[in-house]
Amino acid sequence: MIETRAPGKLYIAGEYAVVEPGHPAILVAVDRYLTVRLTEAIGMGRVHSSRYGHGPVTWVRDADGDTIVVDHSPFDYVTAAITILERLRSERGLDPRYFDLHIDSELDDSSGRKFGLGSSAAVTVAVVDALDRFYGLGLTAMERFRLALLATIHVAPKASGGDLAASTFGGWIAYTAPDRARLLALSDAVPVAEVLTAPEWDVCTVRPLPDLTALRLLVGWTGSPASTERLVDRVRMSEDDLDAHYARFLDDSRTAVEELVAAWDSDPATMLEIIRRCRRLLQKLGRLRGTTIETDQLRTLCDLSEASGAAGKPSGAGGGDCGIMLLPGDVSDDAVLATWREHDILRLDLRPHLPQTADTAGAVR
Ligand SMILES: Nc1ncnc2c1ncn2[C@@H]1O[C@H](COP(=O)(O)OP(=O)(O)O)[C@@H](O)[C@H]1O
Ligand SMILES: C[C@@](O)(CCOP(=O)(O)OP(=O)(O)O)CC(=O)O
Repeated sequence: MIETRAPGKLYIAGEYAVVEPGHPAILVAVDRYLTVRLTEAIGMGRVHSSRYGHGPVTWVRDADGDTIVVDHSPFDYVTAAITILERLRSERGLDPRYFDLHIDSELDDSSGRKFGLGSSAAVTVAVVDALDRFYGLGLTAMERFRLALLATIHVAPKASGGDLAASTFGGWIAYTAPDRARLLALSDAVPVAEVLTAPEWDVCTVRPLPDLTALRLLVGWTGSPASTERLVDRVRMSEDDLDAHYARFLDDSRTAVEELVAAWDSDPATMLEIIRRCRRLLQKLGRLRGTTIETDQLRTLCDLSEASGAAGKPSGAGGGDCGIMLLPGDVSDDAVLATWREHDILRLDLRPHLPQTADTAGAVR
């Protein structure tokens, strides 16, 4: 049996802007995991997950042996990851084999509600990792990340992949996305091995940041998970809509994230000021597009943070899900957590998942 595990993630800054190629965001991988167990099978593949209430998803190969055909269920992150890895396996001339996957996730609560910790990314990263080992492909972390992003954009073409980078590399990272529309077109036209080294990846960067010690991270979950795709659609709209306000948002977000990287762990006061600024940028973006990124509970979380001398902001797409708070040493958790409880904000007890191997810890592009 092969077992792989991928961590969840949180956005610290730069969300929304990061969907535009080359615009930076900061994320952290967190110590809640999704686990995949793979066993060899005969005649068909099965995917077991509590997500699939109706029993396992099953798949077989078509007559040419290279394409997988999924029984009844919609094409999702798992089947997209299997499809791209099977293409690579075939390109390398390796014999096809069947396998069963068992998926267990800590990224939802027991009733299946997601916490916004990146379950789609974690499942994609963990399946790519499992198949890499099963077929002995010997992929690097960067190749696994790129394959996970290629799988993801076949399901969610606008996804930035920041969550995949955090889940693959671990720790705190600064991330910029490639042009996924071009990669999607390319991946349908040329072999996967060729897509993995295409110049389209040049603007995609994953830079590890040191562990954060100068500030503490608290995470509050406000329920009512958002549909990220829907929010991104509303905020990004069409290419024609890249108006002056949006361009300004992108510029301001880039400046803030770059300043945050420069101040990282060495200048906590500046870091707090930048997180507060990032909150306001997201508020402005929400107003501009008529969408609620900062819900009432997220506003409460952020206001309480600022009133106590800390800084808070929505994390990710907002509209619910998680808010983050960064606290300097002189602000106590207890007072803050008591007010969170009064407002039904659930503290998620999370710590950074730090890089485990030299392969995932290095400076990368
Ligand atoms: N345990 C799991 N088993 C199978 N697929 C999963 C699992 N967890 C998440 N997924 C996939 O990820 C999707 C959720 O993605 P999304 O709504 O973006 O949530 P998140 O914010 O947690 O990434 C699900 O619809 C499913 O396709
Ligand atoms: C808006 C975004 O920049 C960040 C969304 O982050 P979330 O953490 O909300 O995402 P999910 O894990 O899918 O719920 C879109 C993106 O980067 O793709």
